[in-house]
Amino acid sequence: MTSHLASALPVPSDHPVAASGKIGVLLVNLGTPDAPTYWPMRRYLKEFLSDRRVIEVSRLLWWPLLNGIILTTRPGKSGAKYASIWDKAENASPLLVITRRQTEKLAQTFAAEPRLVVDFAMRYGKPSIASRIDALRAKGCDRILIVPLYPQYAAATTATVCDKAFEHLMTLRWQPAVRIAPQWHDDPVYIEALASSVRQSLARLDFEPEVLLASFHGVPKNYLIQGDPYYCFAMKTGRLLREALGFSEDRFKITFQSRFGKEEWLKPYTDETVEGLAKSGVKRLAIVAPGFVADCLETLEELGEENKEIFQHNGGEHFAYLPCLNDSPEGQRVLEHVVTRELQGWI
Ligand SMILES: C=CC1=C(C)c2cc3[nH]c(cc4nc(cc5[nH]c(cc1n2)c(C)c5CCC(=O)O)C(CCC(=O)O)=C4C)c(C)c3C=C
Ligand SMILES: [Fe+2]
Ligand SMILES: [Fe+2]
Repeated sequence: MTSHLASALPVPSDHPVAASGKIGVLLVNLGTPDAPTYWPMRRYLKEFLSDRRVIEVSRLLWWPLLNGIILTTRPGKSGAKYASIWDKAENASPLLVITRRQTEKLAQTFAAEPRLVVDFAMRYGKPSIASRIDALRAKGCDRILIVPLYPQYAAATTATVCDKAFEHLMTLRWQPAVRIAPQWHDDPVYIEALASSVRQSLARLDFEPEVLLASFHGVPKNYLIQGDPYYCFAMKTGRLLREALGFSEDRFKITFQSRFGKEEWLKPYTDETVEGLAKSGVKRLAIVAPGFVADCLETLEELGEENKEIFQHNGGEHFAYLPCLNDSPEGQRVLEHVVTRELQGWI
């Protein structure tokens, strides 16, 4: 980038040569600890639970609670849960392993477009958003499409990815042009991918569930009252999936999981619904988690282990957790669809 200036300006001979002309696609998921042990868990939880988009409680109240009891007890308890789902072959959490595979497969899909560079980052932990934006810039990406990996927008997830990306962009002299992919909660390609994945998973079971639960991650109810649209997007995804599968409202229920703290969260709660169904005589239950693009602690452990235990403890007999889209052909089709649509005008 120095040659055309050289004749007009006294450009120093050591002026850096900047690569340009490429387009980055940065998939961003939530993040995960480096190991399921105390200190890595504590570092991860501290970063996560210090985010004001996640915990909106006044800092004066929250700081002593977080640094006192929560960061003393939760790393151990959550670490034990992570240990039960840890991918030993890859020595990483499933969320990281799956996000990496999704990224590699997406890069292969776009291999014929040499200007595109596909990468991933995590909002909390590694690889950080800042480090991957820098890596894309170093490879010559002067345009970057950021794809928060959340089909349903929430301030606690999507907005905090954008905040973090722009926080880093604030430090750059030569910023790339940036686009943020919008959520895809009602996109027909996504709904059909979910429906097809559920149909395949159900066909593999040796029982027919009486009820299918669609469990979404919850947020405090107050976030909805304050104007966060997440609840409405999750409900719409759930309804569209039910309609695509042709299930009646009796057989398909939408619930919210992962309550944290004493405050009321979005209802109905997954665990209470599972318990209620088992107690009311339902013997065969399946759960799917349409809001998660990759299996993780919340799906594999909380749904697949804890809720299975709740169901069977209360009289249920057959339980199945149906996997997320992950890096399946259906899941990759959704990512390819979103990225292709959002790159229009750039490629
Ligand atoms: C305490 C507040 C939390 C809010 C609000 C919240 C919203 C939220 N989270 C996800 C997706 C994921 N969360 C995951 C783990 C996780 N979530 C919280 C807390 C809140 N989440 C905590 C403390 C944890 C860590 C585990 C634990 O200690 O319980 C994960 C899994 C990450 C992994 O490594 O596997 C995901 C994914 C969404 C979509 C969401 C709001 C819509
Ligand atoms: Fe969460
Ligand atoms: Fe959880």
